[in-house]
Amino acid sequence: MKLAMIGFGQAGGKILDRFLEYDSSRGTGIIGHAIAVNSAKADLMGLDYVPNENRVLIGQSVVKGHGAGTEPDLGEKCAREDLEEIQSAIDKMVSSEIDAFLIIAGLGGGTGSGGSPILADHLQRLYVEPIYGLGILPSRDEGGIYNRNAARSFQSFAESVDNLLVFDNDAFKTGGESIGEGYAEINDEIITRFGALFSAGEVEALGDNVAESVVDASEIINTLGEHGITSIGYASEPVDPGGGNSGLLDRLRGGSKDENGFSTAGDATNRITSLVRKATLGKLTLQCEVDSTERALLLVSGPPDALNRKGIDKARKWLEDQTSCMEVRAGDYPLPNEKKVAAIVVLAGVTDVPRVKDMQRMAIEAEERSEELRSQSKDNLEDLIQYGDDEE
Ligand SMILES: Nc1nc2c(ncn2[C@@H]2O[C@H](COP(=O)(O)OP(=O)(O)OP(=O)(O)O)[C@@H](O)[C@H]2O)c(=O)[nH]1
Repeated sequence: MKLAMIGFGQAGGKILDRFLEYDSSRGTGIIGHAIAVNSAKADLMGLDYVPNENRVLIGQSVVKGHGAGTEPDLGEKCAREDLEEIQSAIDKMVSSEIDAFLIIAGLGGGTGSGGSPILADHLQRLYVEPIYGLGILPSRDEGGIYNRNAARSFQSFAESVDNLLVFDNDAFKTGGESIGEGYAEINDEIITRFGALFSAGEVEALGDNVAESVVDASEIINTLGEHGITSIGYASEPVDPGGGNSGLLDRLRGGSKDENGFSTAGDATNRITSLVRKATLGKLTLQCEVDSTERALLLVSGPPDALNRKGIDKARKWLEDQTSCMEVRAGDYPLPNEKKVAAIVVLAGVTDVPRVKDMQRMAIEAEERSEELRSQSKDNLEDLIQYGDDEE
């Protein structure tokens, strides 16, 4: 699937940069056009892969290149003021090559959080291609203001895009290291999941290795639909076509190798079904009740001998049961030199998402608390500056 990607704000820009690195190192061809938009000049300068001419500084007259300071209203203002600048950068793309737009943003800050829904609305008016969002939720311990920003942006972003794909930093946070290192690891997780999904739809990269049942861009677009929230599950397992993988686990699975050391069909089927279970029941990009899914897509990638239709059919039936939805698409994506088999499960249109309710509760508490503090500090300030009336 070929995307016009727009990284909005600091997190959006960094993740876009990582997508570009992934795309060029693997030759997947998923990025048709890439633009970074920010109100902070330093963040734009820190990017490595986004071409200089596609870095758009917005809101200079509002925030003078210093960023929106975690204030989404300012992010929104910057975006409105410079929509034409952003559009000029988008105009450089060959729009006939693009299947969809993807706007990437951290929802807890100011620029991406406030600006992304404005840009999505604008693109909806101009283009027939679907406009998707990739929204990054802050972790719980970032505190009230980030969760309040995210709760507001989550609503307006979800309303303005065709589908909001969500990644929750909270579910993937790593302990111990510096924030920068932690984000680098989290960003790898993001790229692994979403990169694998979008590359699957980019069938030209397959060359002669035609998949048994191809998942193309239109399958992804139909799964994502025209409104809703999406969570993604992922699981992978290393395979060694050279024959070094015939350990205990393989034997227990009842699998075996042929004379060339390749997995036999039974082995491949079991591996696929167990990976799909792990992907669905393990850590999702947004933890949700799987049976609240409206549409699902299942994709299995790996070396051709490790993929088979029986495994995918079995896994698809299992996923239909779990999600209780009839619209479950499935396909494979052969990668001849790949050393792992991976299952990606797309749960689109999910509605039972406790993490979102939790974020909204934190947001309401933060708003009430800041209202209380505002009125308290107003009274306290009056007490402090009042002069000469004390004895009256
Ligand atoms: N996954 C991930 N999340 C990040 C990263 N950097 C920041 N975030 C998240 O994004 C939120 C803040 O968004 P930023 O993108 O830094 O903010 P911004 O849009 O640039 O807005 P301002 O800085 O207020 O102008 C934080 O609360 C984090 O949750 C990153 O590299 N990866």
